[in-house]
Amino acid sequence: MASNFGKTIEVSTFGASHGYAIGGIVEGLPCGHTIDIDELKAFLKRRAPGQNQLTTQRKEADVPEFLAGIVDGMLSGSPLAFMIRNTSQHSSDYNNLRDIPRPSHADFTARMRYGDKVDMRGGGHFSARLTAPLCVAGGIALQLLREKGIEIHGHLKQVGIIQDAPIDMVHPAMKALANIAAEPIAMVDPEKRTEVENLVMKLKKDGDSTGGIVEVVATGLPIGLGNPNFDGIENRLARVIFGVPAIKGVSFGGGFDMCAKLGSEVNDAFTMNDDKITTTTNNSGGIQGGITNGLPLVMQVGIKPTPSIYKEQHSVSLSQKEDTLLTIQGRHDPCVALRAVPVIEAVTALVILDFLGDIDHELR
Ligand SMILES: Cc1cc2nc3c(=O)[nH]c(=O)nc-3n(C[C@H](O)[C@H](O)[C@H](O)COP(=O)(O)O)c2cc1C
Ligand SMILES: C=C(O[C@@H]1CC(C(=O)O)=C[C@@H](OP(=O)(O)O)[C@H]1O)C(=O)O
Repeated sequence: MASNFGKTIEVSTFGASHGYAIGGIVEGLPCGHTIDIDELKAFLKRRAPGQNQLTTQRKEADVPEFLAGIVDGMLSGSPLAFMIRNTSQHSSDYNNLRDIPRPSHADFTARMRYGDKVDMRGGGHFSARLTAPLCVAGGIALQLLREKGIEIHGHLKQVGIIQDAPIDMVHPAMKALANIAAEPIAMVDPEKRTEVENLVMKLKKDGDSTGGIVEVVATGLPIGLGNPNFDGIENRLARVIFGVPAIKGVSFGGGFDMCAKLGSEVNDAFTMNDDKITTTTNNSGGIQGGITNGLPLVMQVGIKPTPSIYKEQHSVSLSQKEDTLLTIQGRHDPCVALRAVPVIEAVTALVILDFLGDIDHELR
């Protein structure tokens, strides 16, 4: 189960949801940068399970223990290694799933791929628990990028059919996005936050789940970052984003909405702004030909409804080879999109930092 990505910033994650610990190794980080550990902890708290009634009730502190690569809060240049202990596993909740796979989780495919001995308690290595190490690495990347004038913020564009206020893709209100980061429902429109809260509480009561769309914006990117064809900004972002569980789609700028429109409606016209070349619209999401054009990078990530729902579902017994009904236990998110916002920010930061390493010798 290889779990790594990155060329100049190489990230790997390890562990399982109900194992002793999860963690990660990050190679290629620059030497001598001080990391604000309190800020990193606050970032991790945005993703951590059990923070409020709207998420899984499994409570984990998610405080990383740094084993190497950081001395007195400063990156030492050697590989960064860290772990997060698991403290609240209820593994017996998963006993019946050894024989009866949950619809739309990885129970069935993991067994077909790795056999009966695979550890799928809590989703094992496939679990979203593995997004905690991604947030440790990405939280550090976000701080390093900010030193270079690059800001990355996300929001919940949609939960179920409830949509947040649209963002301006040319001049995004980054402060407004930063201000909602600590909200349990990261929407700019407070009325929509209330609607989502009511929806999620109802789903929780009904034992059901829903999906959503996370939208992330990155500003301050230099023009000319990326590559054509198979190694562009979209390519590397998509590869890593699809490593986050429950992601079913990635789009950029005008995305799929653009596909039914005319070129004359959606082409981003060039214009001079003082001595800078810019565009009047940003349907390209800041990327053309796999390369940044200096406009904000805007990306939407489609997230499916949580597969583990408490309603009775149809499945099969793997041992008996017959249809059966399944009722699950465990502590699950009624809508995983709520906790996915910092994860997508983290992954975006890691991929951008990786690209900066192509042109920035300090990062090599
Ligand atoms: C932040 C986050 C939290 C998640 N929480 C749960 C959960 O509580 N229960 C669950 O069944 N799936 C949860 N998932 C999704 C599953 O891990 C995922 O659907 C499963 O591993 C199968 O992978 P796939 O959906 O990418 O095919 C979560 C995903 C994310 C990103
Ligand atoms: C523990 C986390 O989320 C877990 C992600 C998850 C899944 O299937 O992805 C299933 C649940 O696991 P368990 O039933 O073992 O509690 C969530 O709680 C976390 O995000 O840290």
